[in-house]
Amino acid sequence: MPTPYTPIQDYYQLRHTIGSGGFAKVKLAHHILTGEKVAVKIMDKAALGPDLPRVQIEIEAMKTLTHQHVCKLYQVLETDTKIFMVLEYCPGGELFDYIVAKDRLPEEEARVFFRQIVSAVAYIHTEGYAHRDLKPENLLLDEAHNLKLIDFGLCAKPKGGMDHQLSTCCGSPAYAAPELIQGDEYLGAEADVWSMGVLLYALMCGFLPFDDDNVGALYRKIRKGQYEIPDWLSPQSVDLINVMLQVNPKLRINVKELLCHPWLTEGLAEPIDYRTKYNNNNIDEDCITEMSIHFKKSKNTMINIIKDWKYDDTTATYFLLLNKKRRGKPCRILVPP
Ligand SMILES: O=C(Nc1ccc2c(c1)CNCC2)c1ccc(F)cc1
Repeated sequence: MPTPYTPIQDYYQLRHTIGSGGFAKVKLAHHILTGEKVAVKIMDKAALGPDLPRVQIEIEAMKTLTHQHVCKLYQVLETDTKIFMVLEYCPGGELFDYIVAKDRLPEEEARVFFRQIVSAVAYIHTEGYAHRDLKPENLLLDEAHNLKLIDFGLCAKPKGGMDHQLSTCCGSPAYAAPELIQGDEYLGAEADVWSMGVLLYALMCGFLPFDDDNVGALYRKIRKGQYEIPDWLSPQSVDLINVMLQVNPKLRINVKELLCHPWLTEGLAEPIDYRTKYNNNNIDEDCITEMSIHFKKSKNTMINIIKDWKYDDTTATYFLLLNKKRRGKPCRILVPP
């Protein structure tokens, strides 16, 4: 049975499957106009069932979030049966597999990664989002060995802002904060800090601080907040893990303090810079020129079309041309106008 026609093939050459999760399949693809590699996350609406709203939440979040350590969304396509999310290509795979392959990471390497993780989380918090499912499976390595945060399907953008209490219990138990599994109301930002503490522990130890095959026993360990401290951990890293894995969220370090913790700023002159390097308000000149020629529009018209941010092929072409330029490749569309 030939693969049924989908509009995705107008813009991308789909290649092999590079990942398949719960209700999504991820395929490598080439963007026809720019030749750039992308990851296309394909979801079947029927299979999604009650989880369909999670995809809409993820799409809206990823449209808002543009940061060097957050996986970029380029385009969204929908047919009556499927949803396609065109995402930044991350060939290094999951941080989870990287840690497993190396058993555990030396402190210096863990610090480089953790700085990227904290800057991504601090950024999404300033944008009013809590991730709520931070774990090494949701951090991918790009071709330059930098981390990209994915999977905003469980994220929350509390109506009343980041100080507004959340209540839905979600995320992976081993990384979930005590107040979250307790069923108490909790603050997304505080729960994300706990998860990052578990993440940092996993990076440097190669195993989890709280683990048990029995979920009830696991919950008891998390609520107790006691964990082993292997002898290879430095005193500074033990202190940082300790202030992040505080059972009482009010005693836990917050993200602002985290950005200037001595273990993280070791060797740096100032706190971690979490601001985005991108500015979607000033559109790149070279990209406008190339696109106005190809699409046969005036530069001004092209700028206004791009600034609609429709997450159609124009948005994808703009971001992918920008990527090419950033990687020192010519900012060119490969197809004749
Ligand atoms: O690019 C992705 N994954 C990817 C790409 C290439 C390769 C892998 C994963 C792992 N095996 C080596 C090659 C990717 C990107 C975004 C996403 F949400 C999910 C997956």
